[in-house]
Parts: sequence; C-alpha cells; structure tokens
Amino acid sequence: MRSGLSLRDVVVRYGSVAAVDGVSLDVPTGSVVALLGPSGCGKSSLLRAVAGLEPVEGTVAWDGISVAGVPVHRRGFGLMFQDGQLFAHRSVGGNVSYGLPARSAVRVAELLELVGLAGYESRAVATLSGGERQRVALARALAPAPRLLLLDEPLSALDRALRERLAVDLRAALVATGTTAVFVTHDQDEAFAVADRVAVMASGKLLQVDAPADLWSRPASREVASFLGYEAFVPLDSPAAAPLREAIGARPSPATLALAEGAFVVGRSGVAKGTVRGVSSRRGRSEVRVDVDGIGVVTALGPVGGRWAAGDVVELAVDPDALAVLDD
Ligand SMILES: Nc1ncnc2c1ncn2[C@@H]1O[C@H](COP(=O)(O)OP(=O)(O)OP(=O)(O)O)[C@@H](O)[C@H]1O
Repeated sequence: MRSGLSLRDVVVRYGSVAAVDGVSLDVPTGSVVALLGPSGCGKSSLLRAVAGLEPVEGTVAWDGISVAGVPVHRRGFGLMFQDGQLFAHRSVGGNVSYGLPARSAVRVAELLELVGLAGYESRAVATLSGGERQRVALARALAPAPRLLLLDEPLSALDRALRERLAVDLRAALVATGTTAVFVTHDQDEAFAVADRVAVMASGKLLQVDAPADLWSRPASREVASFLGYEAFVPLDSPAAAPLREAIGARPSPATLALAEGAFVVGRSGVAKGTVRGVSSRRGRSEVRVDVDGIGVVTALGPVGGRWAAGDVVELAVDPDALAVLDD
C-alpha cells in the first residue's frame, strides 16, 4: 500500500476547460512537495481538488484509499492561504487553539514557539505584522496535526526579504512536526527552499517532479529550464559551446546546453569573450548583459563596483553550476 497522498490522472474542469489535465503525483507521508508553475497553470485548482473543494475526475487517495465522497472537513487535511484568514476578534492564542479539541495552553505555547512567536498568546491579531500573521496562521493550521497540510501561496503577500526568511522557517516547522504537505507557489526560490521535491506544472499538466538539486541540474525540457530561469539554449556540439562543455566535462553530442544567469562570470581572464550591452546591479553584484558570439545576449555576473560601458569587450569565465544539459 502507498502511504500518504496519491493522485492518479486527476482532471479538474471549469465548463469545457480542463484547468488540471491528467496529473499523477505521489506525496509520501512526511514529505513536502511544492507545486511550481506560472499563473493560471492550475496549481490552486489541483490543491482545491485534493482538499475536496472541486469536483474531480481521476483518483485522489490517502494511504491507498480513495477520498472521493469524503467531505472537506472529514478528510483530515489542513488548509492555509495567502491571506491567513485569522479571526480578527480573537487573540493569537485564541486563533491557534481554535482547531484544538480542548483548550491546551501547553500545546499553544509549543506551536507558537515552533513558528517563532513564543509568548505571543495574548497579543491582539490587529497588532501583528503581515509576517507575524502568517506565522500565527501556520501555527493554527498545524494545531490539529493534519495528516496533510495544503498551503496555497502562503507567503506571496509578504515582501521579498520576509518571504525568504519565512520560507526557511516554514520548512523547519514542517520538518520538525513531520507534516506531510503540498505547497503551491509561482516562485522558484520559494519552492526550492521549502520542498523535498518540486513538481513543475504548465497548462494543467505536470512537466517534471524532482528534488530541487536534480531539477536544477537536469531539467527535463526547455520549458522546465526556462521556468527555472535558464535564459539561453545552444546546441551542445556547437563551436560556441566548447568552453562551456569543457567546464562541465561534457562531450559534443546532439543535446542542448542551457545557460542560467551567471553561467558566465566577468573577470580578468576567461575562456570566452563578450560585448557588453548593459549593466545593472543586484544585491551589490553587477549583472552584465553580454553578447557572446554564437550564444546571444546573456546575463553574466561581475564583482561589486565593476565599471563597464556598452560596447566594452570583456573576458568571461564559466560557472558550471549555472549550466544544464537537456536530453532533447
Ligand atoms: N472557478 C473557476 N471557474 C472558471 N475558471 C476557473 C476557476 N478557477 C480557476 N479557473 C481557471 O482555471 C485555470 C487555472 O487556475 P488556477 O487558479 O488553478 O491556476 P494557478 O496556477 O493557481 O494560478 P495563480 O497562481 O494565478 O493562482 C485558469 O485559467 C483560471 O482562469
């Protein structure tokens, strides 16, 4: 018997449109899977189908037993949304204890500690920051120890720095409680930070499911690679790809080589040359748009405070971690 959640050929239709179009996926007990994909690809529809909020074709099963016909509140699945939907008139402690069978001060204190809000029991929800509210929403969602926690973009209303910190804390809380979870996001960094495995979706279909490192180093298709942030594609056996092939120890073959931002690094000496088209700065580092013969315009990284002007010819070294070979 398969433990945890298993989906087989799941279809969710709105009228004649299949928002989810034949998805099969396993989420073993204790693991966290992120559903990653662009807006409108069907992530939320799939999550809602698992929750029991949408009619589905195909099979949604828990521990090998179909949950078809089991109403939302009987599935033992918890839900958390972008807006944590806290009870505004209850205290933090009152929100967290809401899902518990009997009031349990110890359990509430443990959960608040788990989400980094130890001692917040009596605070009014209205006095909390956006990030603190989502931490409370997480504690409340974890309180009844759901057998599966479904999270729909729980961090996307927060600003970037906060999102990054909360993503790390969210993963820690899920791992510490051994919670099985499905996490919906359109943000690749967030998916990689939170999940054991990332399921990439597009147009209602699942394109690839893999651990973050495997997904990054071996995207199954150009579509997946593009969504992960690979920005240029060249034939592996082309002359322009020679220094890149060398960096990853690949032989010329009919495959395609994908270059992510930072595949080239601007330096004093390099293995290729490029012509600068533009320069910007991100987190102190320079991002240099360079035109490389046979490859096109790509984003190279440069040291802090580098000074280049459009038209400069620069030396480029290669970062093998920003390259992937696609088996076409
Ligand atoms: N209740 C509905 N009725 C009709 N169409 C819907 C409904 N809900 C979603 N859709 C459509 O189904 C498709 C998938 O929507 P869904 O919300 O699942 O995507 P998503 O990947 O979660 O996108 P986002 O990240 O923008 O929320 C979209 O084309 C959307 O317009």
